[in-house]
Amino acid sequence: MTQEFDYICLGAGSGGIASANRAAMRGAKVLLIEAKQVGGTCVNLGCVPKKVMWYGAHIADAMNLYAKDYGFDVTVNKFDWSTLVASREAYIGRIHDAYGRGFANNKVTLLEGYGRFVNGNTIEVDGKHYSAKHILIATGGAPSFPNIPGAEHGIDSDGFFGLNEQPKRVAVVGAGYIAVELAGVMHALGSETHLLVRKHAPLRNFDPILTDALVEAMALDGPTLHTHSVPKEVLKNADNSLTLVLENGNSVTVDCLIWAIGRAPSTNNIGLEHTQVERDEKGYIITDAQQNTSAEGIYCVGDIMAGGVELTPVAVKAGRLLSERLFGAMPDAKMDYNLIPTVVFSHPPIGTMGLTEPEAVTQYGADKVKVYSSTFTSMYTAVTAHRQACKMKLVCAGDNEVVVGIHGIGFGMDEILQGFGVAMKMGATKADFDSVVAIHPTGAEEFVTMRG
Ligand SMILES: Cc1cc2nc3c(=O)[nH]c(=O)nc-3n(C[C@H](O)[C@H](O)[C@H](O)COP(=O)(O)OP(=O)(O)OC[C@H]3O[C@@H](n4cnc5c(N)ncnc54)[C@H](O)[C@@H]3O)c2cc1C
Ligand SMILES: NC(=O)c1ccc[n+]([C@@H]2O[C@H](COP(=O)([O-])OP(=O)(O)OC[C@H]3O[C@@H](n4cnc5c(N)ncnc54)[C@H](O)[C@@H]3O)[C@@H](O)[C@H]2O)c1
Repeated sequence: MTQEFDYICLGAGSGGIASANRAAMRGAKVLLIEAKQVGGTCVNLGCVPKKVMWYGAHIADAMNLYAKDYGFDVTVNKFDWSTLVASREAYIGRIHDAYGRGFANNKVTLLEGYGRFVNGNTIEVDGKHYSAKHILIATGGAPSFPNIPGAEHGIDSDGFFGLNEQPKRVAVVGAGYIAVELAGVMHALGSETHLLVRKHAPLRNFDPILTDALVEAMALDGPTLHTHSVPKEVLKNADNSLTLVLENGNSVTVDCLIWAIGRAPSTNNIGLEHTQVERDEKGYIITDAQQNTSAEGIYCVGDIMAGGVELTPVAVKAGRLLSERLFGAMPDAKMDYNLIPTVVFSHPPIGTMGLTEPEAVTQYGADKVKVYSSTFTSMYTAVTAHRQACKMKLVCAGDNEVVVGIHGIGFGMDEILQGFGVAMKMGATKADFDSVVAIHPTGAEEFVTMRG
């Protein structure tokens, strides 16, 4: 017996949930299949628990670094990691409940189990078959482990969210979003934290103003940054501590080692060999501009998409637009992967969108690129002994100075970027930015008052 649906979404993460709900709102009979936890990476092991930990770190910074000069005589008797984890998980539980209510309202059928293709329009879960004319693959990714002796003694970002106790000493290996965010959180919450990167800096592909400012902030405040540090092996010691030995002969001994060296797409074990779906050499699924895979009636969104952008709102938007195209009144709907704003929840936070200065110079030529920048001390910290820099940059191109890149690091950048993103998507020029009256006193006002 095969159960028939109009649309099956494999994976109930950011992309799958968004697409399933939108298709059902447009009248489709939808089956959503999830192997682990509804909400996927973002809700359970990514954005949401990470941001809660970041807010926890924010409170720690407020008390430890800033409260005194604002006149508060704060004595912190203890920080209870397990209370923070319990609050975080209770919040995630409430998000799960809200998803359940949404599925019920929209009449999406949720099936718990691991799905595999048995042919181009049928998925098998626990021996039962489910068919649809349209199937979305949104199975997301999983953290990678390095192939060195002793690597198994470390944990990954999933393991980080499973920690019931705060490690006293922690090493985070990696130079991307996850490494920077987790190291910053652990450091602010009081663990002795080491961040190890293979080259000269973390986030080295970001605009240099951001990379340099982050390195400066780490030199001033921590965590301890180890550059040119390539892991060689991990030794487990008699007291259960771990020694990470590096290729350069150095080593660091910690209680917890976190690998944050990238992620791989979960596309190996889902029966793609029974379909015509093509993948690239790393396992990412190849799609056209409308999320069609090479197999008719099979689509893909989110972290498993070749050439995609691994962010929740990208998966959500692509999933919704796909459903509008398949089941709504938007036959030409497609996701625009250009100019996607993004924030790194570092200390201080980074906001960035568009071209870096080097990218703009390569694309337009140095004589066509004009850069505006600003450095100041955030007002929140300026009245304290612990001053923290804000750095911002606008990268403009062409004679009319279209803003092609916007970059900032500093207090509030995480909330500042979104609105400027609208302006950039509309093709705003430097003159358009300047035409707006500044909001004072804020950090954001710098973006509309920069002089060459
Ligand atoms: C630590 C961390 C922090 C992050 N922080 C942010 C952030 O702040 N902002 C941001 O925008 N993005 C962030 N991301 C990225 C974001 O989480 C992902 O881009 C997003 O979750 C991708 O959505 P997706 O739908 O492609 O996959 P996922 O959300 O990973 O969902 C895939 C789902 O498919 C399920 N699945 C897999 N195989 C099967 C199968 N065979 N059968 C049934 N179900 C299956 C999985 O269990 C999972 O639930 C973060 C990621 C991590 C790891
Ligand atoms: N704030 C956010 O929006 C946010 C937060 C977390 C993750 N994300 C998304 O998730 C994606 C994955 O993040 P990520 O940090 O896992 O990946 P990443 O690709 O951003 O970074 C991985 C880093 O690990 C380094 N690396 C690779 N192999 C290594 C090795 N063997 N030893 C040491 N270092 C090694 C790489 O040089 C790279 O800098 C990001 O690209 C981002 O799109 C977003």
